Amino acid sequence: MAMGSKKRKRERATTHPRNKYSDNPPDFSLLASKYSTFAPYVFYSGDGRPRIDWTDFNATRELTRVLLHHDHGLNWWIPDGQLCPTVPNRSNYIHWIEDLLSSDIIPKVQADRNTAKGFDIGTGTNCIYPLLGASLLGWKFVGSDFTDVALEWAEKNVKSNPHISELIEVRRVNMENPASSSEELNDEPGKYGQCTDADFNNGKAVVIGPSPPAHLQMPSGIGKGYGGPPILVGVVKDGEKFDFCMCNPPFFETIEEAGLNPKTSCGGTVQEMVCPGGESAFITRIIEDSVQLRQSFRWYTSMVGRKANLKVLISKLWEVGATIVKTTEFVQGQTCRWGLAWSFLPASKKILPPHVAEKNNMSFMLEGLQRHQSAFDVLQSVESYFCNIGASSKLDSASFKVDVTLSAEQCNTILKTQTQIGTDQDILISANCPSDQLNDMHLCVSVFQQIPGTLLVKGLLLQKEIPVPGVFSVIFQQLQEDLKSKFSKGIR
Ligand SMILES: C[S@@+](CC[C@H](N)C(=O)[O-])C[C@H]1O[C@@H](n2cnc3c(N)ncnc32)[C@H](O)[C@@H]1O
Repeated sequence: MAMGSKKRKRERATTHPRNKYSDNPPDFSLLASKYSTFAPYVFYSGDGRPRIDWTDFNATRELTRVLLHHDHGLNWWIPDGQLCPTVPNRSNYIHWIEDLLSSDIIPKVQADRNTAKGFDIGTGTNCIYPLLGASLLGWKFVGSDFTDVALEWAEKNVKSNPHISELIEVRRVNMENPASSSEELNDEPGKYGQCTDADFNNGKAVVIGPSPPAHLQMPSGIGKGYGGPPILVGVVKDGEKFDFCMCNPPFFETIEEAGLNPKTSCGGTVQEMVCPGGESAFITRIIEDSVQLRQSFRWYTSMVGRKANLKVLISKLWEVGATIVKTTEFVQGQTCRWGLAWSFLPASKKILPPHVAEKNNMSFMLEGLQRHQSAFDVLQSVESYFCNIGASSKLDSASFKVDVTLSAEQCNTILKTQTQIGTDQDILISANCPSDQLNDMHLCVSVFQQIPGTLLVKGLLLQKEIPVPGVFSVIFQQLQEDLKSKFSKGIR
């Protein structure tokens, strides 16, 4: 088995149920026995489990190659250093889109087509989403990119798979047509700032020219600075219709911010990982383009790397008149990403706003950690926070979580000491509850690395029956206050 059983259990809980790997994670021994090129990368640790060195790019690339071949019948390769996708993780996004397409929240696929058609923004050298979508579900795709290396290799990857090559078009984004952010800007391409080819290819795109007028600028400081190649407007052809677009955007503003995860090596060049303004600028531009293209796509979707950006982008979507906004969460190891989807089609179902439903999971970002403070220190603080109020609290270092059991009396103590409620979480109760209405409560708190210095802390109520509405929210918010006072001094 490739992973520890606890870690596997947690990933399984967050892996899409139709994902091939949700019940059968990759079996390195089996793959090594079938693929002699993979065998040299597999070694056996003290507990007898087969492993690979995740910090070795050649090992992760060979794993992706053999998984795509063994499980999906695909031939695939990428040059050294290019972003190497993990197949189980990328499959989750495909299955989430499959759910969106089959849901009846908005009208189903247009009657004139029986094959779904998607647009993969930034398909990369790996062309992973079109390859998976076409081979798993028979979807048609346009995969766009602007770098020569991405276009050349995406094309090679498509041609190496003749059984699906008819389904996939690799489309060059024309760099001479700089992106514009609104109809007004679109009237005069480049009027309010453009980026030169050379600048962008160095990963240092600079916006030149005057800034757009205030009414065209994004609120909350997001979206500023994207001066890169066009994304949808100018790339989608007149009259083209798609069921969805998807995007794994360049998440970072600088290569330093991208950092290098010392535990894995998945490659990734500046052009793949970085864009001016980071992911918020990139996705904001997709939102702006969607306002222009509106019903040319049934669903617009993108991956989002930071929860703080997700919140701002959701507000933006309501502001621009999206009829539906949906989110999901993708977890892989210690990495947590979100899926954001929206549409301008009239909703065929009434959707309750999320705060109407009782929450059984909550999360917050813990920012501003010092170099010497690790995720493990935060977990120890969580454990001692609950121990100090007499709860049973157990740190599980293998899966980076703390399991907590609080008695009814302890829940009540927390409620009594509650001083302040109602930040950005939905708090449903504000008063102290009589003890006889409370039950024991079981919850688990996990932490995930976001970027250096920032962690995501998640709480999950482990029982189906929620003892008293809102108690969990209050308890989790108190934990948030406690951790922020210890680790995020000066950041509120
Ligand atoms: C993070 S990589 C994602 C690659 C691949 N889709 C994956 O999931 O591994 C982002 C890709 O977007 C491309 N890109 C950046 N700006 C773009 C734009 N305006 N239009 C199309 N592709 C773009 C980059 O060249 C890069 O290949």
